[in-house]
Amino acid sequence: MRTPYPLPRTGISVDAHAFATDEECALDPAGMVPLWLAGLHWPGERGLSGHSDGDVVAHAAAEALFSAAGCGDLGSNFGVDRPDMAGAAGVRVLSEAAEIVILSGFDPGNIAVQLIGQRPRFAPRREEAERILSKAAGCPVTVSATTSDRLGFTGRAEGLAAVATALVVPAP
Ligand SMILES: Nc1ccn([C@@H]2O[C@H](COP(=O)(O)O)[C@@H](O)[C@H]2O)c(=O)n1
Ligand SMILES: C[C@@]1(CO)OP(=O)(O)OP(=O)(O)OC[C@H]1O
Repeated sequence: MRTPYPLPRTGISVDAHAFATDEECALDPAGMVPLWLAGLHWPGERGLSGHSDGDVVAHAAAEALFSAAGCGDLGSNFGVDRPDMAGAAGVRVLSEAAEIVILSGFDPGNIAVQLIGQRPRFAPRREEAERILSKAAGCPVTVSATTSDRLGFTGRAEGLAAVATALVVPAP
């Protein structure tokens, strides 16, 4: 369905990944699965399970772009059946998502993401994360964080979640 005149379009996404188990960490050459979150490596923090690097912030940002442009979702664009996506970096997922959205006739306007989790403490690295994600997406990406007050799976530190919204505009 088309609007009679071009409108910006909003999108939404939620992503969640469990922290890697002790068994998964034991298999890693470093003895611990590294945490990649919001495009950044977090030394000393336990990583996330997933087919890719499990970067919930980058994934939610990418899928919000797909949602806004009507390009399906993360799974329909980057399925776990794709061997080349095994261990894929979140910034790669986000930059490829932005390319797909542009090819479909939309320009990314902005993306807002909120990380939900007890740790890592995100705020001290917010600007660094926003810089790298904005570069990957080709539009401003802002990231906030909340703990969920120790409630739920994020509160029990079983994993991390992120929710994102995005705005895209029809290319002129
Ligand atoms: N992983 C996190 C979670 C939160 N923050 C910062 O703390 C502030 C207060 O957290 P609440 O759970 O009480 O909302 C929040 O606004 C963030 O600035 C963080 O840095 N990392
Ligand atoms: C990114 C993909 C593909 O490698 O793998 P996961 O790391 O499992 O991440 P998820 O957020 O579940 O999205 C599905 C897949 O598209």
